[in-house]
Amino acid sequence: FSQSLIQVVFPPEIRFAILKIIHRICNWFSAYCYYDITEIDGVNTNELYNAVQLYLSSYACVTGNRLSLTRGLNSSSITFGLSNNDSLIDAFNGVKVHWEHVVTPRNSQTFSWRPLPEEKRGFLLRAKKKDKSVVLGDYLDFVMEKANEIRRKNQDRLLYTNSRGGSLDSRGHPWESVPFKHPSTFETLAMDPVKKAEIMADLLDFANGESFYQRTGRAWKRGYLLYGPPGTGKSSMIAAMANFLGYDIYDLELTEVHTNSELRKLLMKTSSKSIIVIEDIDCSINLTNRKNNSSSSNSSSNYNVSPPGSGGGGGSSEDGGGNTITLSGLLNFTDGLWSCCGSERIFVFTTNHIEKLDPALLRSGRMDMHIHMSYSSFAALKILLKNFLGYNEDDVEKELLEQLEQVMERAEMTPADISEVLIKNRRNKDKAVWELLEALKARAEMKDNKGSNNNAGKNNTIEDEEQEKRALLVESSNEIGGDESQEKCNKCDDVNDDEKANTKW
Ligand SMILES: Nc1ncnc2c1ncn2[C@@H]1O[C@H](COP(=O)(O)OP(=O)(O)OP(=O)(O)O)[C@@H](O)[C@H]1O
Ligand SMILES: [Mg+2]
Repeated sequence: FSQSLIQVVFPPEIRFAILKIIHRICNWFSAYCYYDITEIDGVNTNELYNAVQLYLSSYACVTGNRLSLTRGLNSSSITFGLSNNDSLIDAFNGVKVHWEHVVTPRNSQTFSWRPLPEEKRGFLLRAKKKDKSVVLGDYLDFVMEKANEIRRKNQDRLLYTNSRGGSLDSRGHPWESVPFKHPSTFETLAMDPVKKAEIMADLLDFANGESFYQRTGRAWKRGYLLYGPPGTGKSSMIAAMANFLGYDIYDLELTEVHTNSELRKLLMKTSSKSIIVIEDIDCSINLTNRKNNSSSSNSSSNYNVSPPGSGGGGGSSEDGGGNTITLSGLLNFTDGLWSCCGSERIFVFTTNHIEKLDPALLRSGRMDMHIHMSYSSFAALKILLKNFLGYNEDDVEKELLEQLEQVMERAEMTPADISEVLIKNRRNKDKAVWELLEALKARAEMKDNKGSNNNAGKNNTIEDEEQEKRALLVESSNEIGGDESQEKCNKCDDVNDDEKANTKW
C-alpha cells in the first residue's frame, strides 16, 4: 500500500530514494532477518539451493498439502518438495526458522550465456535477528549434511569395476558402474550372531567415527580381510556391508591393472563412502614371482602381481615396464599416503587361502579386522532355515533339531552347500530338512573316513605341513579385532620373515 501511494504521490526521481529509506527503517525495526537462496547464483547452479530442497523434502512429506514430487536418475525413490510459494516452519536447537519457496517469472530480457529456466526459483529463509549466528553457522551446515545423507539414501548403490583395463571413458573416468542391487543383508547372512553383531558394531563405529579419526590423526579408512573356504559367504558379506552402510562398491580387478601409478589413479577416482574390494587376493599375487630370493626378509615389495599361471616375470622398477605392479604398490594403495586421498573408505580383501598371503598383508594395522568365514555352524543353519523355509526354531521337531546340531560341526558343510539342498526342496519343507540331515550325515561320514585314512597313511608332504602350521598360526592370531590378536599376528610375521630366508616360499 505504501509503495503504491509513493508511486502515485512522488515523482520518479525521488521515488526510489524514498523507497530505499523506508526499506531501511523497516529493516531496522524488524525482529527478523531474511536470506535469499536462489537456484542459480550468477552462472552456476547453487549447491545450497539443491541441498535446502532435499532437506525440506524430509519435512514437506509430513506437513505439506501440496507437494512437488521428483524422481532422479539412478534413484528408486521419490523425493518430495515444497510447491511454488509454499512455506513451512523448521526448528533447530530451539531456533525457529521459516522457509518459503519463492517462484517468480524470469525477466525475458536477462542476458545469459546459457539457457535459463523461465522461472526464477529460490528459498527465502526468515529467522530472528538474535539467532543469526546459529542459522548461518550450525543450521546451514546441518542442512547440507542432512541433504547429503538423503541424497545418498535416495540414490541406488553403484557397483564399479575397472574391467575395461586402463582405458578411460568419455569423462576420463577409469571405472565403469552399474546399479548395485544385491539383496544380501546382515539379516540374511548365516553366521555366528555374536560375530555378526561385532562386525556390525565395528562398521557403525567406523561410519560415525569422523571426529575420532580426526582427533587421533588417523586416516578415515578401515580394512577387512575375509578368509575362508569357497561358499562361506565372503562376497555376500561385502554386499551386506554395502547395504548396511549405504556405500558404493569398487570391485578392483588387479589383473587389469598394469602399473603402480595406474593403481594410484584408480584409487584417486574412487569416491568417499565406498568399499574397495579385491576378491581372491591370493590369486592375484603370484608368490612364485618373487624376484629376489636371497635378500628377503624385508623385501615384501619384491612380489609381482600377475595372473597366476602367467609365468610372472616382468619389469623391475616400481612403475616399470611390463605388466607388473608390486606388492608394495598394493600396500601403499591401502595403507600409504595415497590411501587417505578422499575419506571414509573401507578396503576389503577376500581369500580362500590365507596361508598363501604375504605376511606383509597380514601385519597389524594393515587389515584392521580379520574375519574368518567358516563352515556353517548350528546358529548359522538356523538362519538359513528361516531364510529359505521360513522356519523358526519351534517349527522343527526338537529331536530333528538335536540331530542336526550333533552332526553339524563334524560335517563341515558351507552355507552355500546347505542353501542348495534347501532351495531344491523348498516346496516341501519337511523333506528339505530331512534331506539336509542326510546330506550332513553323509558329509560327516566322508570326513571321518578321510581323517582315518590320513592318519593311517601319514603321507603329508613337508610343504603341506608347513602350510597347515602357518594357517593355524594365522588363524589363531586373527580372531576378530582386538589388540592382542594384532600382537600375535606381528609375532607370526616375525616367525615367517625368519623362515623366509630358509624355506622355498
Ligand atoms: N554365510 C552365508 N549366509 C547366507 N548365504 C550364504 C552364506 N554363504 C554362502 N551363501 C550362499 O552361497 C552363495 C555363494 O556365497 P558367496 O559367493 O558369498 O561365497 P564366497 O565365500 O564369496 O565364495 P568364493 O570364495 O567362491 O568367492 C551365495 O549365493 C549365498 O546365497
Ligand atoms: Mg566370493
